[in-house]
Amino acid sequence: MKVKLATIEEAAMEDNAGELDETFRRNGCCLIRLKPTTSNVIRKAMEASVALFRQPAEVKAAFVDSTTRVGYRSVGIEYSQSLNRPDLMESLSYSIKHEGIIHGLAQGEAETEWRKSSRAGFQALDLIFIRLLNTLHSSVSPGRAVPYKPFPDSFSANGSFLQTNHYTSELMSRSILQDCHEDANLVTLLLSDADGLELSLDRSSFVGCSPPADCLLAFSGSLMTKLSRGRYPTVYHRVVRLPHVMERKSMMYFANPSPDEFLFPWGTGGEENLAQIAAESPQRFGLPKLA
Ligand SMILES: O=C(O)CCC(=O)C(=O)O
Ligand SMILES: [Fe+2]
Repeated sequence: MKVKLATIEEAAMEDNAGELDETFRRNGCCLIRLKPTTSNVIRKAMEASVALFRQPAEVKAAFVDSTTRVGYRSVGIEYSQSLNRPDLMESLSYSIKHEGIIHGLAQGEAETEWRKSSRAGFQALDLIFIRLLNTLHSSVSPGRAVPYKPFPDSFSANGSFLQTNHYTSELMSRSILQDCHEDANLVTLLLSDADGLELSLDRSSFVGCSPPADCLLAFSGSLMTKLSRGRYPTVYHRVVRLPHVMERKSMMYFANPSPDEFLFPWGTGGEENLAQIAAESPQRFGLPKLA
């Protein structure tokens, strides 16, 4: 089964604040249709990652920083629930915060192109994220000053990551390639070139959701649920193998606040009783429905 999500135009996010708020309250996510110029910048970043994935294993092995996890990562245990169930994909991660390390890792043409294109993609996605965040914030606190600024002053820039995942037929040895999980960050902006992503919007079943070629999927991570005091539910998701998909690429912008800045919950009303909210609407926190 596939899910039909609201599509908001990148060019008109602010004009559609009400619809954006409503779809995020209901599903914690929406599709954003990109302007062709933005789409080109982002696709270029993805292509540069693909060029690097196609490099020989020894080139990729030299492009690893195991402390920060920027650069290349082979099959791993990012979200899997046990050491015996690694996520079945390779990935490349870029962050502005770790640019110095990435420069240190760069070896040849493919790495240099990847670094350049990733920076441009990172900035384009950061701008969309900040506009999305400010627009959602305007629904919670109408009339309040716009709190978040885009890169380079962005509060998000230090902690955010741009990651490309690559699933190939040799690696896809299980039917579930990435186990069901929540993203711990504020918002994830995701695009992909093949089916496989599934969302669990009701926390009991999964629906396929692949953003169309000119769109990205924007969804709440668990930090967003906290920031919005439970208004926007966390989106649980997984990646599955499908018989017609031999290779799949996806790119995610994991938007994080800067680790050294305070993040204040939106709106007013004093302290929330989180235990009570969780008991009344557990799915908002990704908890199973209570009997
Ligand atoms: O590859 C995808 O489409 C999703 C990957 C994902 O959920 C993640 O890396 O957090
Ligand atoms: Fe994820």
